Amino acid sequence: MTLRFIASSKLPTPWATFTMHGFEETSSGQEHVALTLGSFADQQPVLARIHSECLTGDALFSLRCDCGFQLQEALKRIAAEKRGALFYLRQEGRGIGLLNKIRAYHLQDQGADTVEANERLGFAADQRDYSMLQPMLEHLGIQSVRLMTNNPRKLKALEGYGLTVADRVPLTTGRNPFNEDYLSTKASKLGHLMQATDFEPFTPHHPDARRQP
Ligand SMILES: Nc1nc2c(ncn2[C@@H]2O[C@H](COP(=O)(O)OP(=O)(O)OP(=O)(O)O)[C@@H](O)[C@H]2O)c(=O)[nH]1
Ligand SMILES: [Zn+2]
Repeated sequence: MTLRFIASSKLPTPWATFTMHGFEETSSGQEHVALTLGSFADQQPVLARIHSECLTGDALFSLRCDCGFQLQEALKRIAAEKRGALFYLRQEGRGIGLLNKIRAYHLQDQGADTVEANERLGFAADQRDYSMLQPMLEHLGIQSVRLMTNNPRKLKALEGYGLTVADRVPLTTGRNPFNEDYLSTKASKLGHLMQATDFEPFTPHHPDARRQP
């Protein structure tokens, strides 16, 4: 995939001031962002997160998934190391888009799991394409990563582009009464490398939290 670097700026967050790099896919105009901290000149493996857009979890505080929790945790860990990179990829809903994700949530409200819902809508369980990462990593001078993920597909994708995944760092945060089934389905049907016992218990401030299955 060809991607154009557009501009960089500072991005202060509660944990650190990152540098934000904006990119545009030349064929589709799709926009992606990377947040970086520190220097990568020494070529040592970079603590990295590949985060797929989830408007509901990342911006609207949804408890249906673990995305918002993972996003915060990844930025906190990068800040603690004073070095790292977060790639915020605009592949909402595992690549089906926001409105189709809402359609999929509607089916899940009626009992389908996250994979069945995608399939009933005529989509694959996971439609994501990670090829924009190759030019983004090259632009930033990153060749080797310690990747914060539970998703083996991300490891395979990076290795397929000739990058080194020096380590996988589990990211098990945000399990709550509303996303238990979703996380179980990710482990059983999508191959995510995690178990319920890996997660810290967490009860959100929600009046129905204790009544959820
Ligand atoms: N189609 C669909 N997409 C979802 C659903 N829940 C979350 N997503 C999207 O899934 C993506 C996040 O994927 P996850 O499978 O949670 O996690 P991951 O990024 O593959 O793996 P980790 O690196 O371990 O977090 C985001 O793009 C979300 O918008 C859902 O029920 N249906
Ligand atoms: Zn999400």
